[in-house]
Amino acid sequence: MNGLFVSHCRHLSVVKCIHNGQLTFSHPSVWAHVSNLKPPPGSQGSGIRAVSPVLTHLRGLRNDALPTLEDPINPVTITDIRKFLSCRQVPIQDGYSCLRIPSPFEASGRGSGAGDRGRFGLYIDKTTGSFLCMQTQVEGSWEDLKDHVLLVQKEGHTALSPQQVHRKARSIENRLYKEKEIQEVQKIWEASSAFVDIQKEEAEHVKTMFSMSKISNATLRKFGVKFYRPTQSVVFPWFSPHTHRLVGIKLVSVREHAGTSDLYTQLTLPRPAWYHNLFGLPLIRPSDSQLVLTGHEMDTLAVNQATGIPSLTLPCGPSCLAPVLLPYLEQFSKVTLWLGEDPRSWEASRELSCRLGPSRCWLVRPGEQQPRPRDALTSRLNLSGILRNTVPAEPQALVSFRQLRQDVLGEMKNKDRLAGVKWSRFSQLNQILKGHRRGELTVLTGPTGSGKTTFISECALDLCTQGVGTLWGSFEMSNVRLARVMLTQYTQSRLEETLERQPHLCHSWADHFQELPLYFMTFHGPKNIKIVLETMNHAVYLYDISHVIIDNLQFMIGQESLHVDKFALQDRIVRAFRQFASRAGCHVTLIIHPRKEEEGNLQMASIFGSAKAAQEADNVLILQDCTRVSGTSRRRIQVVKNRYDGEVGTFSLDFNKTTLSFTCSKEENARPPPPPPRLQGKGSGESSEFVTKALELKEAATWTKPNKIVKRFKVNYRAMPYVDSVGG
Ligand SMILES: Nc1ncnc2c1ncn2[C@@H]1O[C@H](COP(=O)(O)OP(=O)(O)OP(=O)(O)O)[C@@H](O)[C@H]1O
Repeated sequence: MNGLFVSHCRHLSVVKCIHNGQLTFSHPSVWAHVSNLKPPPGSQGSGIRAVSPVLTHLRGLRNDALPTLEDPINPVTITDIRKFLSCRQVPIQDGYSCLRIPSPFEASGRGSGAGDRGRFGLYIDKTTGSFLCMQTQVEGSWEDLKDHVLLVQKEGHTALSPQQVHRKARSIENRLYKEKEIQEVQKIWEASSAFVDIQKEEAEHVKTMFSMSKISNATLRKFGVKFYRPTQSVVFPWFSPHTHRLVGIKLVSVREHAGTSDLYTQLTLPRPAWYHNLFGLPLIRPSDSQLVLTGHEMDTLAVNQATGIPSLTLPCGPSCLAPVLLPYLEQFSKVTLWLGEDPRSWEASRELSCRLGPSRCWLVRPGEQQPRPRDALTSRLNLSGILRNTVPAEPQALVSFRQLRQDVLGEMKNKDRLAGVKWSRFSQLNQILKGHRRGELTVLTGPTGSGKTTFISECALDLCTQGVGTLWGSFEMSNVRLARVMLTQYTQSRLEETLERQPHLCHSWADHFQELPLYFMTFHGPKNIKIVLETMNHAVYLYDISHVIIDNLQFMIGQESLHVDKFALQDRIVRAFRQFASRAGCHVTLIIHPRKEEEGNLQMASIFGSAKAAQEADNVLILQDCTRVSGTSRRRIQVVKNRYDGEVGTFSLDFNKTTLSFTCSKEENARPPPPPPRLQGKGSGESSEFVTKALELKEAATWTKPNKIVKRFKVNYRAMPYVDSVGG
């Protein structure tokens, strides 16, 4: 059954078009623009990755490990899904994040498993339409399911035999790796020791190293947790819920003891984008209706040991849940999110509750007496009492300060973190705006051709290199040209000048650039706001996008027929983007042309349209063109509105035509832009080396008792793929 398997993976950090087709950096049209040379060998035909000989090895590994966007993502709504199924008399059961229908892959839709849940064994994601059949493991997009339902109704059911089902499930698991990585996982697993088989002293020492001295050997055995001596790592297994095979592992190592703080690193096989393990899933029974979801495996062990309540761990930390895992959480009528005590975990629990269904979600609010589960157990706190003291995720219509008090105090305590992500290239922007925050709306205006796109491209790239998932809506400039500008800003050089002499260097740069969480909508010219918003919603849901740039609003609106009131239409669209930013917790940057007027010194009122854009915006920036005054390519950024803390101001920018980059002007003792990222010679070594290689931590998160985060990890990912860092 071809074409039914679509990989839905989070954090696909490649340069891809969301709406249709594929644009990768090896796309011939990119190179055609970057140079007048022929595209590199092997890249003929759209979307085919250009694989130069030197990179074959790297690409060979990464091609397998880096899932591609196999099908265009066309936004589908829950209304479309219900309408299609109802028209074909397909019975539907409503769930929290998914709809359930009898699986057309099961003979007469009869499924194994308890009652209705077995019979309604196919889960359809309400947001994306993608589906997963829990019995046969067949998964795919909404388009695939529609085709299959039509096929079944036309030619009778096409059930899979049990043997086919098992083969399918194994084929999914096998596709996670290259063959040798499966052997690697097995080798590490077999070389690891169960805690019950370790000398008592050594076991106690290991538990002390990982601050889990209160976790019993029985609990560790129940969850299958082992210890891998060669790297002094705790090994958390990933067993397939269908074949019960070991399909992956996560190794957590202690990097260093600094006083009372512990530094941890984690390594997953397969890499994070494919590591879809809800740790603890094999222990879940069909009858379980209550769940505690944690951000770290040790917390799941602590919760289950202390309370007996079923507990699962998110695959890669508190802010990561691949949509393909949502069906496994559908059976729970109550989900308690106890993701950690840092502000990011608290924000993540609120965002995650929106996806899981707020009505069934309860949140453990971080606090002195409510640390993460592992530390609550170590401190002999009452975990059951903490779980009784949760707050509902469902927004209450009415709250008193008593309910707000903790949030207010939390914000005061963590004001630096809440200020947002800092730009590394524009320190003056940090001084005025304090950072880039989710959920805000920024408006940028400036004279035509003054460099708005160029400036925002660099600003957004700066944030993207720090992990901010970014989605571009470039309605005027083509994605290829925009990507070329960004690649120049990223490498701080004109690759077209080296492409002929050093093609492999260019491919290495393109490979590194592709690792960024950067996506492009493929809309150009006027586009209906509804389609744009649906695509943005999909991107936020599927790829954890937290920054959307719309360049530019007038181009998106287009030359509507004359009778439409352009100002009223623009106001409606600005309002829609404002609501999206607030609801999705996503920062939206809108580029709006100024009114046709003397383009000398623009004001807030110069923004085209009514005052609505300036009123709705949290931040308003004006790119002033100083050419006429200074006769140079100098520009000035004027922040005329800053809702976060009210500070406004201005600073000058010098433009470098070669690197297409701005730097704060010299006399403003600007810091030079950071050097381009270091190219790593080896992108992905043998998996066996991963486990022994040390990470170069640029900045380390440290846990101090009682386990407060002091700073966050920054890890040199490029030195070692498959590795993620985690505090604790
Ligand atoms: N400060 C600058 N000095 C000189 N040239 C610049 C400067 N900034 C950008 N440019 C160049 O000017 C051209 C237009 O830049 P850009 O597209 O960013 O302007 P824009 O304001 O977005 O244009 P539009 O109003 O059409 O959207 C580009 O080739 C860019 O490299």
